[in-house]
Amino acid sequence: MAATYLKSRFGCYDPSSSSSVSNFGERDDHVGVIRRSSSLNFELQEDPSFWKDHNVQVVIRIRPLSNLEISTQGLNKCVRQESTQDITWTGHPESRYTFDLVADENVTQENLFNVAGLPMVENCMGGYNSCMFAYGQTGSGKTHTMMGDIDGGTLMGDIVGGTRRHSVNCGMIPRVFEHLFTRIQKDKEARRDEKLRFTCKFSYLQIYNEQILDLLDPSLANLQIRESPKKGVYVENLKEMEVTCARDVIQLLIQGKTNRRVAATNMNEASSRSHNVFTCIIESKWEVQGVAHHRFARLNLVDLDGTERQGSSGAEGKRLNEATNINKSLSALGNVIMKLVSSNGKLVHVPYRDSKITFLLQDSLGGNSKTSIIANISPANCNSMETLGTLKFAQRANFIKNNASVNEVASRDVHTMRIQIQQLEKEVNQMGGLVKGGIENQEVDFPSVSFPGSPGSFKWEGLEGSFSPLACDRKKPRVPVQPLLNLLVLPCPLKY
Ligand SMILES: Nc1ncnc2c1ncn2[C@@H]1O[C@H](COP(=O)(O)OP(=O)(O)OP(=O)(O)O)[C@@H](O)[C@H]1O
Repeated sequence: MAATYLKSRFGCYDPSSSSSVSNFGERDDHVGVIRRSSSLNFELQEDPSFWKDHNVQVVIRIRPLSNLEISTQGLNKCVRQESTQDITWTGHPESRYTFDLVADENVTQENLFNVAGLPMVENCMGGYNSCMFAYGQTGSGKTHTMMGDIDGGTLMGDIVGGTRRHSVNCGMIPRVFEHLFTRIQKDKEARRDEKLRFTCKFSYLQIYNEQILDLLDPSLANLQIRESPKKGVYVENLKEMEVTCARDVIQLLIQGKTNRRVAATNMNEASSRSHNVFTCIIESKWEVQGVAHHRFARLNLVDLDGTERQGSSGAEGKRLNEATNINKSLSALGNVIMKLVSSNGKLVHVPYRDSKITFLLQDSLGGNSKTSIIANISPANCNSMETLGTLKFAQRANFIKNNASVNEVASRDVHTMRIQIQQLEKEVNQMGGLVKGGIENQEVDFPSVSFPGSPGSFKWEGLEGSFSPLACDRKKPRVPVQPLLNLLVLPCPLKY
């Protein structure tokens, strides 16, 4: 059954209304649901046009019931899949949700990669910043989805009998890199005349208790996030390793995983509770008719820590502190999403800096990125409330609007200027709305503005300006609109 990818944003509806009857007639009992869903076998199909019209994709992935859950609770489930886009939470009151895709327990890693991972690689190759993050309750399948099995010996990319073989369980991250390097190789061969060349730099970090640790060099702890006009948001001093094939990445993933264990032991922590962020900066350069082109994309792959109710986890002492920090950062993520979807495209202050993970994912949420959110859920009845929480989170995320644009410059001045002018026009239009509203002398929240040096001076997109020191609160990025408007007439460098 093909996914139609309508962003129909129904959200949840009242099951007591006449329209609550599922597409497939009467509601089955739970055992019937299981038989029905496996017999229908909702296979997801890729729709290449999806990313032309959308910048955010929300996918629900239901993991299978575990043997323990089956032996203690039977085959009852708290969700019922209705189609490749619809899912019903079967608690009280029953509620139905619509997403871009719903992947049931029968959906394989390969099938999921084809609909969510592969298009993301294509977006990166096209010069779009891209992000995939896995969200969900502890044990709902985030790591299985993102990393899967990479230790099995049959690393992806191994050649067996003349063809490449994956471990069937290897997840989105290894598959993304295998496809990325295959695509790079193909492009390089097809465009030899243009002297096309690529550079890929890989980094792997962990956010534990609101501290950033470099998993490729664990001696680098408590790294700081910075923001610059040229690089956008980045982690200062984070090790970036050049990678030329999928095997290079796999080796770094294994190295990072080992460092993670060492770090956990050093911190006297058996827990692996942390957010894990894998980033690859992909740059390409080529020449056409004497014009040198430069394209770049940032690919963020994120395995978030699990949402967990403190009451149910039985956490105490240090572990409670850890759980509190995780809950804080995940609720900061929820707040950012809430603010983004309630702002209706207006310029509002979005609290990205309330946690490390939201600061780092600033571009991926509401910014210059094509983003895929995989919300993992458990179908077990004992996880019913956590599953409902994830469905509600995903429903809100479904309304995020990003502004993804191709990161490309051409070295002839006229080309560079054209791209810059397009960017500036967009910003002038935005600011123009404020001027029309007659508020050019008021202050606006402008997160990309920094306040270096003397009072009243500010930097925006690499350009410096000044205004009355009295109008500036250094702690908050608020500046009067007029000086920013004055700066808009000047060209500014591209951010990536
Ligand atoms: N789609 C799936 N198919 C088969 N097994 C799965 C699937 N999803 C999860 N599992 C299994 O369920 C268990 C928990 O999954 P996983 O460790 O990925 O959860 P998690 O959400 O990353 O948990 P945590 O937040 O604690 O890291 C693992 O044994 C995993 O192999």
